[in-house]
Amino acid sequence: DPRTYVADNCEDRAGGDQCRAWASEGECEENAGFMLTECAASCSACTCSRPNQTAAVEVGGIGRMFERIVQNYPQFAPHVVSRDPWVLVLENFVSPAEAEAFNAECSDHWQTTMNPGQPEKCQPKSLSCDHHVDVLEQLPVVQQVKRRISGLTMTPMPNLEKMHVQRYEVGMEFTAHHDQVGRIDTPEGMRTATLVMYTLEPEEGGGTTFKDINYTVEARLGRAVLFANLMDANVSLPELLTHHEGSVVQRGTKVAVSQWIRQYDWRTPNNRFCRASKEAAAQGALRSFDYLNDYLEARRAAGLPHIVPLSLADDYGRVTTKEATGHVERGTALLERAMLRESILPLRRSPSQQADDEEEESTRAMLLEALASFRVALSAIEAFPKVKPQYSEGAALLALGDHEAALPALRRAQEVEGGLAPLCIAASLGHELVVRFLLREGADVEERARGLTPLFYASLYGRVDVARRLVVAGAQVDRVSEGGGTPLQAAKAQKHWAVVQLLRIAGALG
Ligand SMILES: O=C(O)CCC(=O)C(=O)O
Ligand SMILES: [Fe+2]
Repeated sequence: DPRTYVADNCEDRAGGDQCRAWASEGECEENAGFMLTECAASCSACTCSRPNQTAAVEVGGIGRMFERIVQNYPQFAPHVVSRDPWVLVLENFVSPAEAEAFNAECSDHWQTTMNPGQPEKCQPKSLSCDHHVDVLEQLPVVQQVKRRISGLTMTPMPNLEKMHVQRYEVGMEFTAHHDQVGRIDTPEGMRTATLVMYTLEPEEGGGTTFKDINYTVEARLGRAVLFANLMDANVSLPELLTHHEGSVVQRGTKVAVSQWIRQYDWRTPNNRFCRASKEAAAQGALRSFDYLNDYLEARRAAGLPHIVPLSLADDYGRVTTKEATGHVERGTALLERAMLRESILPLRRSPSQQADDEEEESTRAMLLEALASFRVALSAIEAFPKVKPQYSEGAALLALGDHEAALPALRRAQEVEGGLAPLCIAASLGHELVVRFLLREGADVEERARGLTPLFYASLYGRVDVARRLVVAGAQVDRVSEGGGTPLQAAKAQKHWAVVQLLRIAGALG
């Protein structure tokens, strides 16, 4: 039952008897901060229920909500940027006095934040007022703006999350992401829409860019942009075409206030430190990528034009690779190029112009394959925490199957001190085709990377086809790697039995 969510390992950390006693004395309410984490079970904080059973929007409700705003709010001069997906700009949504109230209230409370998935060393960041958010929420002026949003979207007040205020100085940005962090199986459900208001206008740059619809909302004082986070045709899926980014501020300072809106009451479970919701959000971490298949299916089922959410690749690249340096952009660019090469990009066509089903099907299959390979490449890159950007480029090319381009890229990488031999990278990643290609190009079958042979890598990662290829090419099965033992030992340790068998047949001892 999605209305009740039970947390795993939820217990009375402070001890059952003690917790029950405190709970019976009303401490769960009196001393919630301590009790709801230390005596979660006795305070019934392990089971979170949905206090309000009515979803803010049903199927078709997203479109109806936006159309109603366009009709009923001429005072905000609504400008429809896009209907698929829904993106709507509203002028003078916050008054200059309200805007100033946000800025002034946060003025002593700015804290550095990092972009999603980006480590300290990566510069791009903004300043947020998050740790001051509870005080902010209580301000009459903030309540007033929230009520306006509640009325505008016809969403109950408790469904509105706490407001998120962010300041961007020159050079700062909010990199590509999707706002859908919710899950359908939590009490608060998914995020239906986001409203971003600009309370301080930069002199240049800093707009909110929606790449998939090729549109930037300039950050004008008082202006707001409202966009859908759920698919109108299937409100249990995110609207993947609203990936967006807060573009780099070129001159001046920008302050943006985000209001994320939920399907159900967010405030109650959140005030109760609803552990289950947090848990689901933490492990759930369903990324936009995880919905791609279902999203494309749902578009097809709803008779919508076949459009691929390309900026999802930026998002995915950033949140998964721990070292968000140039290689992510490079990987994304490569992915896009590969898609272009396969004619996957020019998809924004009217239904009548659309290719026939068969062609569309194969286009889609190719895209998914390209994206899947990209994903494989990224996880492979992640598997080498110390891998340098140069290798990532090569790895991405390998994964994309661009063997011709991969070779020079990998050779370049190898020139860098401590470079990994291309054959070792390909062997680790299990790219049998690339291994064949490299061997044909004269790669040394024993060339080591970090003291380990290509066959050792293939064995370690259980790449049986690659291992077979290397053995056929003359790799010595019993070569001892520096500090790593033999390929057979590696395969055994990792329980890659098919590789173990292959190596034994090839004469490996042990
Ligand atoms: O600052 C912006 O333009 C966008 C902010 C945003 O995307 C967010 O807060 O989720
Ligand atoms: Fe956002």
